[in-house]
Amino acid sequence: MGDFIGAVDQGTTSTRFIVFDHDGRPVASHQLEHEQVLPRAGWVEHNPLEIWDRTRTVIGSALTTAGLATSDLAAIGVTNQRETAVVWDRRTGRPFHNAVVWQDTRTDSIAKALDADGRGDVIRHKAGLPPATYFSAGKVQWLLEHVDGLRAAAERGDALFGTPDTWVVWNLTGGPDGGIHATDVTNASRTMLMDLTSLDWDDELLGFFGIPRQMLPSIHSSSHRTAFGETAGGRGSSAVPITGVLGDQQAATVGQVCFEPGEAKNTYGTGNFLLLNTGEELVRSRNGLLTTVAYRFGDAAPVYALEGSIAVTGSAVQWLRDQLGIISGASEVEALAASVDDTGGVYFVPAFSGLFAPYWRSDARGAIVGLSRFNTNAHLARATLEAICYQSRDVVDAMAADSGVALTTLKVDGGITANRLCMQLQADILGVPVSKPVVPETTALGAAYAAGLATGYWSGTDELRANWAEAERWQPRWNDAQRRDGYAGWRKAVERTLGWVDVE
Ligand SMILES: Nc1ncnc2c1ncn2[C@@H]1O[C@H](COP(=O)(O)OP(=O)(O)O)[C@@H](O)[C@H]1O
Ligand SMILES: O=P(O)(O)OC[C@H](O)CO
Repeated sequence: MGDFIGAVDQGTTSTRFIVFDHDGRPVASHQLEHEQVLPRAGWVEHNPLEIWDRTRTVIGSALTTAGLATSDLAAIGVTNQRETAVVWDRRTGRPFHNAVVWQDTRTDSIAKALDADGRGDVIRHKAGLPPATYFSAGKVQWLLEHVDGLRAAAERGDALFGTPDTWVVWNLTGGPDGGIHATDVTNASRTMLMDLTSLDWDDELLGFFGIPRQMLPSIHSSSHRTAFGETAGGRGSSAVPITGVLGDQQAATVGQVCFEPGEAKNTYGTGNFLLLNTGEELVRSRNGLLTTVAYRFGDAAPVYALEGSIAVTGSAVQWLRDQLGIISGASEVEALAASVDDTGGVYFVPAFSGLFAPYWRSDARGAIVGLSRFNTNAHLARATLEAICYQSRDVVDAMAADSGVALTTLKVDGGITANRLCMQLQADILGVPVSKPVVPETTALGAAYAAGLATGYWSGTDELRANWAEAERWQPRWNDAQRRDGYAGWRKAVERTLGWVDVE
């Protein structure tokens, strides 16, 4: 058996491959960005062939740079941006269209119609999700309706659908030459097509969107010895079993070892995703959160989570960089924001894709409010960091209301946690300490853990828990009045963004 476990993390902005040792420490990694295709306002696409190319490249370069070979890997895990819909031809491997990304809002009217005729409540009950542009099913319906020849190909069984895990696994296992068409319960739970209790595709839900069942991958546990096959190998590389597959936010939950009910983590990337482990109990939210599968290891019972998904956090920082040009790299936002003591009364609500949890308002659009002539770029930069933290506060409050348990510490990870000012603001705005682990790559680590558990590389969750260690902790510094007044201003700002666009 190889000495290491590899993990592909196919994210919204980039694809990484990280190799971990038995202590859960990274020993090799490589990361490459891919293009964000923005054809119209509200549309976000990725080129699936570019994603597959990046995946192959990062695996090869991470191994080569560290002097490792595929034979050094005991197994590979795959984790991914969730919900994003890829549809391709099983005979050629050619995508029928660019991938329609989770942030894309072109399915506004499809989502809205679901609540007009009662289908929305069935989806809420069976899939645990509110009707929204975010999830895959509406995206597949849109593709079936807009891409010439796709419906006929789907009915013939020639068109395959998958979230990026499925696309990557199919290609890794041989593509048109016998590639395995599979997904796991966590990814399937984000499509609006899987019943959370049967853990199978549901015919009534498929019927709501007119999706032929033969397009869909088979659903398996997140950690499985055989279901996802092995890499095709060839050209000097040996075949490696793929034994872990799970959505990136669920993977981070595993990487942060949130294995007990009541344990939660918040990942700060393109968006923010806070997941609370609710154990084997399926908890339905009354406060705008999602019910989702956290993970399922082998034949054990599935573990569920409540999730607060926030669409725009790190991508608001990218917007300051790419669209406004007030910083030239994401890391510069910290110094700019730190050059002022506060936001000078400014609030920025980055509702670029409407608002996700806990509001679920696709008619919201972004706003900067409270401006006076006094304000500068620095205030806007600081308001952007505060917006990341206020949106997380919205979700933490909803979780406390749903679970009756108030958070005592928030475990964090993801790219933005490199920003110490932002993490301090998060502790201030929540009023609880914020804790970051030694290995910040928790998403890839979680996929590696799922893969390694399946093969016996790790013996069980106790062994994984022992690998977790805190690197840094931020204590709240604001007083209660600051926290209360600051949050009241945020809620007022959010109100201003609602109902901004008409959804037909
Ligand atoms: N120092 C920083 N301060 C604030 N935001 C940052 C910083 N560094 C990276 N980011 C943001 O974090 C995001 C990247 O984080 P990452 O965890 O790699 O995201 P993803 O997995 O969604 O691709 C980008 O949106 C970027 O703008
Ligand atoms: O790729 P990330 O880290 O932005 O995560 C995206 C989420 O999976 C979307 O639900």
